[in-house]
Amino acid sequence: MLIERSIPTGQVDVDEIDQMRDSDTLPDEHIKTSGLADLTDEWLTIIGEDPDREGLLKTPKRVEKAWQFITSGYRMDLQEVANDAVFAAEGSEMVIVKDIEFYSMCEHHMLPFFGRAHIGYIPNGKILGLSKFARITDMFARRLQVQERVTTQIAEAIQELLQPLGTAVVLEGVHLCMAMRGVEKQHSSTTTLAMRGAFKDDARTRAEFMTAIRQRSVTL
Ligand SMILES: Nc1nc2c(ncn2[C@@H]2O[C@H](COP(=O)(O)OP(=O)(O)OP(=O)(O)O)[C@@H](O)[C@H]2O)c(=O)[nH]1
Ligand SMILES: [Zn+2]
Repeated sequence: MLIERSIPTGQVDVDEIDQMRDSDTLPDEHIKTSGLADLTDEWLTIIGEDPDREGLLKTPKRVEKAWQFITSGYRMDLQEVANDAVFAAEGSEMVIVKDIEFYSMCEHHMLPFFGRAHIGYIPNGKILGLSKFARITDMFARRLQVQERVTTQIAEAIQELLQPLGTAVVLEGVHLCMAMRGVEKQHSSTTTLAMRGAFKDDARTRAEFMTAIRQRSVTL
């Protein structure tokens, strides 16, 4: 199979993304290049490196592969990601999926920010397959982003898929552009929230969610 390397046009399905995760194992003939490798070659020269030295010979290709994956969210579609895993269900008790790790790239410096996402919703006749909360998080994180936008995009996506009584999304992130450069604050973290429906209107519902996400997770 040919993995398209152009960034970020076209659409990609979930299985293709899973394959991209392992794309370092794909032989180069399966890679249709996007020009990012050539740009990386130039970049290496600009920063004072020698792109022809042994350790850097394969770097442009590696960078291209890495960025294909890091920005794969642009080419994903919400309905495809959900893959019809929306099920009819009785009841309207809160569901929370927490500690979903995410990795994204800040749009200002193109440096990583990463952390954990916590998602809650109150069903209104429909529930969503649990893994899809992680897939939706990845879909919006794997782009150039600000943390606030990832947070609201996840909330809007869940609202759109399920029309629940409410959706709550909290992201806790560490930004390398604040840690390894700039203000150089290695211990600060950023929390962003998006509250919809009952989580926005009812302080007790919101408090229940906020308390639950602070409790220790079950670990295997
Ligand atoms: N709101 C928000 N800001 C972000 C995010 N990621 C990075 N930033 C900020 O984007 C801002 C860009 O500020 P500028 O002054 O244009 O850029 P800069 O001179 O590199 O800023 P410093 O990081 O302060 O050195 C910085 O304050 C970053 O901390 C994010 O996800 N959300
Ligand atoms: Zn930044």
